[in-house]
Amino acid sequence: MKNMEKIIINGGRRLTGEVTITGAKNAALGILPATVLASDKFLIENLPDIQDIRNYISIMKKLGAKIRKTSKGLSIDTTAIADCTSDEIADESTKMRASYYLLGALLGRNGFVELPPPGGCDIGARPIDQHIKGFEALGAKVDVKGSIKIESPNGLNGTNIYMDVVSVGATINIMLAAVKAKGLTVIENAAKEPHVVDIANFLNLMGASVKGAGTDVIRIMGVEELHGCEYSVVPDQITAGTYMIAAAATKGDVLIKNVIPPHLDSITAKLIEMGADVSVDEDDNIRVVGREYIKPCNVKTLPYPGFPTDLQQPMGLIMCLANGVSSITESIFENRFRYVTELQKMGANVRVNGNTAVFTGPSELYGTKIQATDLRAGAAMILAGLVAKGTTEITNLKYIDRGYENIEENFRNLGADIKRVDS
Ligand SMILES: CC(=O)N[C@H]1[C@@H](OP(=O)(O)OP(=O)(O)OC[C@H]2O[C@@H](n3ccc(=O)[nH]c3=O)[C@H](O)[C@@H]2O)O[C@H](CO)[C@@H](O)[C@@H]1O
Ligand SMILES: C=C(OP(=O)(O)O)C(=O)O
Repeated sequence: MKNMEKIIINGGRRLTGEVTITGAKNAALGILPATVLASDKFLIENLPDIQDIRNYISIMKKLGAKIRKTSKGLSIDTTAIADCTSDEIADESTKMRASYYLLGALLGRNGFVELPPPGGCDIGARPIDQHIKGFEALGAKVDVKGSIKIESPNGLNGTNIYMDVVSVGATINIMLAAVKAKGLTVIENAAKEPHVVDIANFLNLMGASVKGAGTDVIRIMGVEELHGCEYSVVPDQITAGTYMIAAAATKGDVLIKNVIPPHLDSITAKLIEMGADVSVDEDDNIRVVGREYIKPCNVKTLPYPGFPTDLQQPMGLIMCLANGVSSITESIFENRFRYVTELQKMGANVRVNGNTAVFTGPSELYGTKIQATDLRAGAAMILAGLVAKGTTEITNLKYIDRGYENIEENFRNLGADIKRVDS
């Protein structure tokens, strides 16, 4: 993507038709580093074609992995993984959060790792103290001075780790480090997101013994060797939820394919509360039919199975259109309301007070120049452009491109007037 690209939307069209969801970004970003735990060959299917994955592939190549696209998926050979300096991969690592999974994975493989601090969207302080606490509990020595350096020359030893906060990243990172540790590791107060389960399933297919993923206690019995496998990444519930909200917000009728409906229960419940029809067909596709009259509702973001923080921004957009007062309480990240300023430029009546945003609707939104302030804010801006009167111009597309494959094409296929131009 070039820096000066922008998305232009002429709003006001009902979305109708079908969209097929790709593999989950946040699962794929754990699966790629997990492959370094073996010296073997893998075939990973259903990877999303997004910037974060392209970045990860670039890091893995610098580490020595042989990677090639095939008609079935991505073929990865980790036989020749070597060390590389933190500087060599700094550019890619600092552009995304999930580079931190190489801490657990390379520690598990080599007993040593040094990486730059992770990047990712600027949505809060995002400390990694729980990751470090986990590595130290397993017996590693951690040194954070600029880069993050972790050593365990005598291997890692399984233990009990109680997480002080429910953290997706720390849960996955500790799983990655613990699969080859000696003995049993128990993670208590673990995150239960579908991508945690997907990565555990992947590790088990590699020969690991991970039990309880999807509950808040995960038990990992260390094994000596792991091996390659073929795997298909779970569908992305955040992308699916984004299209569900888009269908309801444009009062459209959209069939969303390649989803796991129970992963979408929290968003389905809220859209039904707002008056949309949401149904699941015999092939497990979800159909969302939006209604003219949108009812207000209240949402609090929570760890899974609660309402995901990654969908609160698209949810904020539909709340602008609801007839009455709606609210969102963001309980995971302290800086996830920056998109509100952009919605206000379009005419939205929104007030933010601490970690709660109050939307008084219905607001008529008007197209104007807005920017993506982070990844999910970017998705909300596209949805805002789809419902606004007139023309919306969105800049800062690098965020959107981190996580959504073919987003303009998908919306165009659903009837939207949307294009990307190089200004
Ligand atoms: C690459 C990836 O998968 N990113 C997702 C991951 O981010 P990420 O892994 O950063 O999110 P976490 O689940 O770790 O964060 C949850 C909360 O715990 C706090 N915390 C986390 C770790 C730690 O060591 N100490 C600590 O205090 C965070 O500041 C936050 O308040 O989960 C988030 C919550 O579902 C999602 O929004 C992100 O899309
Ligand atoms: C916040 C997100 O990503 P990251 O953790 O990679 O910044 C996200 O996917 O919404």
